[in-house]
Amino acid sequence: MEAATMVWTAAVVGAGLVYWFVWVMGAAEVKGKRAVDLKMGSITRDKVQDKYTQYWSFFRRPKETATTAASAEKVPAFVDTFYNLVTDIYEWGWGQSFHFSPSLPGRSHRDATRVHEERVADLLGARPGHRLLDVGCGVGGPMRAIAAHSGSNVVGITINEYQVNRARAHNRKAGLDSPRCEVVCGNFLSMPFPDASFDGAYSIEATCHAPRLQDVYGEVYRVLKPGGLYVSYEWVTTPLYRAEDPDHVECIHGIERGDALPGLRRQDEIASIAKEVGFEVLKEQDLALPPALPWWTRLKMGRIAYWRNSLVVRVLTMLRVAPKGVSEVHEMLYETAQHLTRGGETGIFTPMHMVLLRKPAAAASTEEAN
Ligand SMILES: C=C(CC[C@@H](C)[C@H]1CC[C@H]2C3=CC[C@H]4[C@H](C)[C@@H](O)CC[C@]4(C)[C@H]3CC[C@]12C)C(C)C
Ligand SMILES: C[S@@+](CC[C@H](N)C(=O)[O-])C[C@H]1O[C@@H](n2cnc3c(N)ncnc32)[C@H](O)[C@@H]1O
Repeated sequence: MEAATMVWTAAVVGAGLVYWFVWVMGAAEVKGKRAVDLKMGSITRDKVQDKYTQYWSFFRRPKETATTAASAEKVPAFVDTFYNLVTDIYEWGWGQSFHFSPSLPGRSHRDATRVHEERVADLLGARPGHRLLDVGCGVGGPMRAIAAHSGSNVVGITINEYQVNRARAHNRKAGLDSPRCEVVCGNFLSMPFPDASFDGAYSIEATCHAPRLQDVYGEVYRVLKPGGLYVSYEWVTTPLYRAEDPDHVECIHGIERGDALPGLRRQDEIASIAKEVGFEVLKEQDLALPPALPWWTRLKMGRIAYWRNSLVVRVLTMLRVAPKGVSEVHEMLYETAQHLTRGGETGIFTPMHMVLLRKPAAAASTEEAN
């Protein structure tokens, strides 16, 4: 073969391989968010690496971030940075719902996710005419599923502006724009809504980001109408967790570090905090316990996918399509996935401790009480 032919053949094969990795294999879970579209939220390209370093030095020692008042105050800002760094990678590799769900035999991940979300609507007894609040709504996967399933209108709040824009775009595309689904940028520790303005509320794997659960539960209590229901899926350690076992401690720290958590709570703390702010506890259940099938298999099954994804991210960074720092973020998520899997397998951690709470029908408004 002539040299020129060889060069051309190599170039065509090389380009084909890049195309295959990036466009075909790169769109991991949900077509629509492609690897080539990986941005880092509202962070400009040149700041990604610095922001990642700042995030890492803040959350490296998670317990300390919750225990000192000064650093607890900074948590929402660092959580915002975290979601700038991970939102596109989550959408690319997981989909539009940023949570786990029990596996369902013979059903897809997408179905299992939807069933877990519709369960929230059913627990709330949501119906047309209801106005629900989604506390920590991400890019709105659960919001759209719940609005479509129940016919109710949903207002979501997230601290991350990039997610607000993504969620609004997805709502429009799904034909579930305002008033069916609305999205507000704000802090769930101090919400921009009047007292008693919602018929029901829910949070899916979001309140774990609050340094004090009392603060977010107190806010949900305030904005709910008397008699209104609130469902939350909480990330907690289970009674199997042993603080004197170094493997358990390392696993839980790994989950906290890689998920922007200011210290996981124990399962038995949730109901008492809910009562402390005035809620009645109607039901409490770890939805991960058998007969539910493991939620963590979805993380485990894709070793080849992880390898492929990290190669795609590295190649895109080399080609300057993705900003510098994305590989580090991806690596952090890979390690987090190992800790989450270990937490699930050992049973020391659950991301779906469900509580169903009610604001008493006779509850006075905050203003009347003062
Ligand atoms: C509730 C929270 C987020 C839960 C999950 C949605 C995410 C937790 C860990 C994430 C992931 C880990 C590995 C990534 C992988 C390396 C990459 O190639 C593709 C995306 C991942 C699978 C990513 C997807 C989302 C998670 C499963 C927390 C933050 C409170
Ligand atoms: C893991 S995501 C879950 C998103 C959504 N519930 C879902 O299941 O797809 C956590 C969400 O909580 C939001 N969040 C965390 N801390 C917040 C705060 N202080 N105020 C508002 N939103 C917050 C994040 O921005 C993110 O949208």
